[in-house]
Amino acid sequence: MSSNNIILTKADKTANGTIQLTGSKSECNRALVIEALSGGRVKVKNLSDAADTVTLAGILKDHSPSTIDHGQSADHGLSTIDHGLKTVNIGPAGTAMRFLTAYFALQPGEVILTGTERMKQRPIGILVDALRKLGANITYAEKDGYPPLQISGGFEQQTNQISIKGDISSQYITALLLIAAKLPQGLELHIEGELTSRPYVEMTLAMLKQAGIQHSWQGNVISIANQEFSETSLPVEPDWSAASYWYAIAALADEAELFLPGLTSYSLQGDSVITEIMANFGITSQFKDGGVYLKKEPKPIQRKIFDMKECPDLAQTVIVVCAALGHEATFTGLETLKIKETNRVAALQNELGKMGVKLIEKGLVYKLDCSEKFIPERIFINTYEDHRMAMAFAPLALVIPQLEIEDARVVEKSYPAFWQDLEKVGFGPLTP
Ligand SMILES: O=C(O)C1=C[C@@H](OP(=O)(O)O)[C@@H](O)[C@H](O)C1
Ligand SMILES: C=C(OP(=O)(O)O)C(=O)O
Repeated sequence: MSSNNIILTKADKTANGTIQLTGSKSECNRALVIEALSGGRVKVKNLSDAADTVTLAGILKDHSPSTIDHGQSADHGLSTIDHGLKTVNIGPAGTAMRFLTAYFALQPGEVILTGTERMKQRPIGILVDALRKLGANITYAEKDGYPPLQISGGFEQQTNQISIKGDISSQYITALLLIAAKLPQGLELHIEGELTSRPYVEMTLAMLKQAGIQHSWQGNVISIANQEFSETSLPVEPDWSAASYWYAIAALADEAELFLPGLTSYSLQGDSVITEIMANFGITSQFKDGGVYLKKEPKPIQRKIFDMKECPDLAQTVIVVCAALGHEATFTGLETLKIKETNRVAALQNELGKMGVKLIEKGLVYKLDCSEKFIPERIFINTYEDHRMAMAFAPLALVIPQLEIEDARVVEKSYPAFWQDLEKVGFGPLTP
């Protein structure tokens, strides 16, 4: 047993309290890139302490045309010089990898952009091809189609017409949209095929609009002309993906009353759909006093099909809740899970297997089979360097007497205070 693991127990099956969540990492990471591109005209408000955001803020501070200081700790320490070339390491942050690829393509100077071993397995060829078509100078430092990338920034724009596949990751599209207004000819982006994670593209466009950048979106074409950012601030909402773990806790508790300040019924984050999903599990969401009150009002679960295509980061949360409740639902829209922090489908299958639950893949449809489900006295959950594996399985402490979770620090990627927040509502002991 490693000292980085955490043992979770919950003496009673209640969850009551107020939890102040950190800012949305998706909103922050967009806001930071917008701020840097705007030359400081746009200012971010309420920066998240998610490690992915802290890393990105540090890198942009070092590589921004203007001086931006968020007072973040300088321990990002992620830029090193190797053979006269600057290497920028973004760790496990997918959005930072994709957004910075476009950002560095635009900025003068040469960098190697890299990340964790897992990041080197997460595809980026679709974005690199699109940027190369625009005129960018990007080469693969190791394997074609994957980080690390060698980027020679600053280019003469060859075209404003780009076609891009929409079904692998919306982050490629966001990366291009973020730099579009700075391109001399602007950008006309043709999205080919289905668009996955659509709310994240909507979030990008909404935030650009707040920063003064207009767009049009007709059919599958998004256009942004060359234009200036306005002088304004971008406030960041608390993170709805983080809120999902509190909904899961409420769903597995016998009694729950939780208040999450700062979350409102109108959100740029698609993951706010967790309120609708969890209504099926008897969790009511009442928006008042500048936040949301969750309350458990038990009722039979009716919904049998969940499509996660627009909210992939909620998939683990919802699947674990269904498994714990023995609710044999069907899931679609899980395709992109295989290229995230880990292969999340395989990780779920392994860990749910420890309580006899199967997640059966049948083409694009996944069926949860709880026919052999059992509740062990004790369970050890592997987390595969994936923050969402740790946080999605943590609520199981309400049904399994001793839950040990591998590598507690993994949550820092998006929600560093997760374990302390659990302690506030009576989970314990939090050390092995
Ligand atoms: O743009 C974003 O902020 C994100 C988009 C989604 O990725 P995909 O578009 O790759 O599904 C999501 O899973 C990720 O956590 C954050
Ligand atoms: C997929 C995620 O992040 P990213 O792609 O930014 O690494 C996530 O936070 O679940």
